[in-house]
Amino acid sequence: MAPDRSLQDVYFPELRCFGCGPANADGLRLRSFADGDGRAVARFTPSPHHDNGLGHLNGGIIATLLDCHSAAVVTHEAHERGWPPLPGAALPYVTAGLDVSYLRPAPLEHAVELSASVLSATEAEMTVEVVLAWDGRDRSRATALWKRWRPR
Ligand SMILES: CC(C)(COP(=O)(O)OP(=O)(O)OC[C@H]1O[C@@H](n2cnc3c(N)ncnc32)[C@H](O)[C@@H]1OP(=O)(O)O)[C@@H](O)C(=O)NCCC(=O)NCCSC(=O)Cc1ccccc1
Repeated sequence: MAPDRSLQDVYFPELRCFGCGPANADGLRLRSFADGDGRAVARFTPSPHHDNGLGHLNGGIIATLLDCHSAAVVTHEAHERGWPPLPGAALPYVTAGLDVSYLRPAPLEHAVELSASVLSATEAEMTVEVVLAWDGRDRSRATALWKRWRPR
């Protein structure tokens, strides 16, 4: 995989997801990369309008970043294991749960770093640990539950 191609560009270039869809010009357009060691990593530069009203990054934006970065690692894991999207689906899995802890304020003026890894995986569901950090400290952390998406 070419290093300049994000996991989003590889697996769902036409997706219009607000957080990570390459095709949503008004979205956050998160770009995640496989680090070759089973993790996905990303850097995200906040915009001033992502303010939470206290001069820090809004909690909903943080949750979206954690959700969407975990999507990247889940989609990559699914591809590696031979669990592609089912016929008619753009994605192989969908978020079924997201348990977020806001540990410290996250900055608005600096890029933040995301890291995610799959804790457990069956074809039915996966569990992911995902962290948002800045300046060497975890700012937010989440456990995400992903379930197989079956179009109906
Ligand atoms: C305040 C608390 C929740 C609890 O902390 P405590 O029980 O008091 O524990 P403790 O004192 O141990 O501090 C823990 C760590 O936190 C740091 N710190 C604390 N205060 C400050 C400060 N003022 N400035 C800078 N840092 C501060 C503190 O230095 C320490 O870090 P350290 O170990 O030294 O490196 C803290 O965990 C936190 O800020 N989390 C992030 C919350 C967050 O970003 N939420 C989402 C956005 S809100 C939203 O979007 C929703 C909304 C919008 C509009 C309207 C309404 C809602």
